[in-house]
Amino acid sequence: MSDLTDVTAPDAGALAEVETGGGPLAGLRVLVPRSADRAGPLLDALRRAGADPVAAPLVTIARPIDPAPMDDAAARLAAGGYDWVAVTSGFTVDSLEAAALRAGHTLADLLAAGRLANPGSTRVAAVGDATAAALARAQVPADFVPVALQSARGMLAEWPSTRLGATVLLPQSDLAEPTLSDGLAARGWEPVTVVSYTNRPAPSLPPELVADLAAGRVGAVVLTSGSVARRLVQQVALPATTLVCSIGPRTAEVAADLGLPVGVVADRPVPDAVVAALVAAVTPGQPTPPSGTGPATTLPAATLPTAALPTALAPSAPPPRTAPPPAPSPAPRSHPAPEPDPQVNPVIPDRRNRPRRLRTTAAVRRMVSETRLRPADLVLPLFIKEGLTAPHPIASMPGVVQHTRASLRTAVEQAADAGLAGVMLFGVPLVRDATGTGATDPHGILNLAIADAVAAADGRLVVMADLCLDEFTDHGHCGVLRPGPDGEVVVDNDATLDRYAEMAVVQARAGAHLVAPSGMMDHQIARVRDALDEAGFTDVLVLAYAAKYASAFYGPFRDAVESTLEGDRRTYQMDPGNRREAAREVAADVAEGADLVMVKPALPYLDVLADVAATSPVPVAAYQVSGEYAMIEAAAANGWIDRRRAIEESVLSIRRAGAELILTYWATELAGWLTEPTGSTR
Ligand SMILES: NCc1[nH]cc(CCC(=O)O)c1CC(=O)O
Repeated sequence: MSDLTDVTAPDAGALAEVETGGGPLAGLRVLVPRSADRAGPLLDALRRAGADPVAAPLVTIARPIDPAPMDDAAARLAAGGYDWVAVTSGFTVDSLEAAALRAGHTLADLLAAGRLANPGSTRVAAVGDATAAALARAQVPADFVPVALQSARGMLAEWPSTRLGATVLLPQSDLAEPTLSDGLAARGWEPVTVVSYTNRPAPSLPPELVADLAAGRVGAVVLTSGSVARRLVQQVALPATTLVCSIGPRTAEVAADLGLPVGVVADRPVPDAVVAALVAAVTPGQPTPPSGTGPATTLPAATLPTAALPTALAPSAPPPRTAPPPAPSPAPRSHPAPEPDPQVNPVIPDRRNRPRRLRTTAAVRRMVSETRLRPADLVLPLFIKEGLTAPHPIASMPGVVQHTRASLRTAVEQAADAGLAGVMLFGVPLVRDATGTGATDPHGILNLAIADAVAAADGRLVVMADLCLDEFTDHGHCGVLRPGPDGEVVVDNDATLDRYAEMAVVQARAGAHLVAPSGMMDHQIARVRDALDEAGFTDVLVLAYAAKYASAFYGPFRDAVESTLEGDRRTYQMDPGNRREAAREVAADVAEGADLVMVKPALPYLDVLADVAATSPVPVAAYQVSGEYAMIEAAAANGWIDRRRAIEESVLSIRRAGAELILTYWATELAGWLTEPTGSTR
């Protein structure tokens, strides 16, 4: 699959520049398994290095026997029917272009039509730089190209974040291995494979070439795919002295399985990397380059065919290569050279490529940091308890208190001074009943606190109110109850919606800028939106707790609100194992008019958060909940972790996963660190 198909563009002009004679590969005869018209750039690169390449095709590439599947794929592409198209070779670019032309378009127009029909769809992935270049020649920019390893495996390793159920068109060779398609499917994508070209054994190699290969008169052989390796071993038994160069690790594995030991693997499937690999392998005395600095992987010394060099020379090759000097005795090693692990990417990257350069100083790190946090990304949750005369500490949340009305105003002012986006208010009433009457009492504690907070904020931040009944009901559930068929207790979805609708209007009348339904009732967003609109509060925002899981991490919060809940909330909050379901909840809430959606808890659900962030059309919030807070505080109090660094890293990670807004009990303190002149958080 990682195939020099990637270098097929014939580039006739370059031939003129070619020197022969000198160069690091002087005199080395190299079999290039391609017809001369398909191998142009590799032949040129080899000649420039002094080699004497011999082009002979081992497989021929042909159109698919049945063009209909490609035509169907093209039609669906034009309709925006694929989220991605993954292009794994230059041949596939040709095949896509041909299918587009059969439909009367260029490939670029076809893809543009797809994106227009379905915004966000029809993104293009290329397996490597050369395929991306082939796409670019067709006026198609690649949206994604793997960096580390340019092969099916590398593509999979770096494939953009998972989106459940999203489709990927995979036009590929009839012999393509299922690596990419299986790997994408395992990650929740829907790959659609279509044969874009076929690989057929080429006619036998000319007898003279077979004789030269068998006698070791061809010093090196380039393998561009597993099928090339297979066809080669069918026709000739290479002597152990012939240097076999693979364009990628997967082809090397196939060759090894065929009994063809590969001496060197190019770090990229492009001509320059093949030449660099050959140079590294034939340069006398050059030991296996230390990890991270070599241009290519040279395999263990025993298989390095440096001894083969004299026979590698064509007898007439000018100028004759002198025998290599004896290799310097290797430095004593304390450990034997490690065996290459076939499971591990054996590529040693180019020595010019040093990622650590971007980490050398704090100033450089700051310059290139990908994730930045601002106070305006943070929301502070606050608890207000009815009848308190002094703030009351919450044992399981050290540093967090239940506020009095006065201390709440101060906390809101501090939050505004710190530049926070907002505060989220939770009320703790003195009296609770079956339907949570306190929630809809204009003089209930939460509604009084909303008015206080709005006054204290003075327009400098968004005052948000938790819209849920659990703090107000005597049973502690988020809704009202009815008996079920077997006498069990059921949280009544639709009766609860009536309560939420009323509560939303009361909160809006108290001045809330935003209400946040957190009860996970079906249709709660639609109902709340309609109630607000009917009461004239069309500008009050709705933040939907869209993907809220039935989590053990809410434990300390239940202390904070003195929850009376017995049992659990598993009939309305989500099952922690469910990821796909989050997409459904988010889609429903967005359709019902949510202005923002939330994932909760945060750190244990970063995968869900990343999914939602990748697809949500509205801003995404995440709630770093009480248990997440308590864990870090407890570990820090024991001296087990660095409190500030753990706080910064945890919130930064939530931001990195895609949250635009983060609810965290550390919001004010963290905002202070963020605005320190030399703050350690980037
Ligand atoms: N009103 C429900 C609500 N809103 C926020 C939290 C938890 C927040 C936290 O744990 O920090 C809860 C508790 C629950 O669903 O059981």
